Amino acid sequence: MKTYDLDRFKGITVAMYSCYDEKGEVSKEAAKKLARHYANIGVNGLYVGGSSGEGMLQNVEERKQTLEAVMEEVGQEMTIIAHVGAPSTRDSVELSKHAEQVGAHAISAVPSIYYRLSPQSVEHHWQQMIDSTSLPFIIYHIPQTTGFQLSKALLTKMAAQDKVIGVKISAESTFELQQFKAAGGDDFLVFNGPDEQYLAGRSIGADGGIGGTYGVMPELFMKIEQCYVEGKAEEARKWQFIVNDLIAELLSFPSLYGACKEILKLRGLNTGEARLPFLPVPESEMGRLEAINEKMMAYINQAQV
Ligand SMILES: CC(=O)N[C@H](C=O)[C@@H](O)[C@H](O)[C@H](O)CO
Ligand SMILES: CC(=O)C(=O)O
Repeated sequence: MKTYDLDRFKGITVAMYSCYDEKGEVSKEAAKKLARHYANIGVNGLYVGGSSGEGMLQNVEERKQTLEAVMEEVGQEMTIIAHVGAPSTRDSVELSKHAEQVGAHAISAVPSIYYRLSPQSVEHHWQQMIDSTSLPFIIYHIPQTTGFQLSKALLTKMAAQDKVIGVKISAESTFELQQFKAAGGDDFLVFNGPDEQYLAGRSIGADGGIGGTYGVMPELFMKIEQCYVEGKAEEARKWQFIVNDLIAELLSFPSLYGACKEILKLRGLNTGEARLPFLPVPESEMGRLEAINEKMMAYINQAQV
């Protein structure tokens, strides 16, 4: 059995978006405001500095500032997972130690990106982070962006360590998710990655989810979760279908994060523009985005979680 409290990681974890000022610099103020917004809604946790958080587009200092802002604002109320993965092991370890210093509840990392790496290199990369703190570690498996195919053998080996408490799986195969859950065992957490498959992932063994579109509609994922837990299959499916139509629309913009951040702006939460190369919403598409936001807000009001 793991010696860490696993229950605190279950449920809905919002992959937080980047927060910048009008000059494109990291804004602690905007990050605090956004984190507070999620705490007020009753979201369980935040995943900071991951894909949606543009961690890979920020330098080490910017990533530290963002995490500090989140910890200062909601560190006592929410479960905070710090994504510390960076291309170099050196930066990743520095970010891991920082995450522990500021009180994050877990660290998490993708494999190193850009270079094609052997499984031994990826294992060593992760192990350096794991050994640098006393925090639990969550593997972030997202092969479509990193190019690294995590094998069941490496997953099983990693999961045998007390500190390795789970894996976030963004690959679209629910079969793989189930196989990883089985390999990790009952006290190993599996987080659903593809938001479009939250219900499917949950049904086949995921303990919760970490998602990039949760940030604009956490209430709807909380609703699916609630229906799932209460055994209301039909209703859960209804809400997943609603969510999926909304996601399909969000994915039709030049960048998903640009669209999501613009939606937050429409609601009075200004987190700045997504950082390039992520494109903002073109002026000509603003009307369409506003219509999506209105539709989303109507569903959020209807969901009433
Ligand atoms: C590939 C990718 O970035 N996946 C994210 C994390 O797992 C998801 O949360 C997606 O952003 C979401 O499912 C929309 O496609
Ligand atoms: C989805 C997720 O985990 C991320 O955006 O980092």
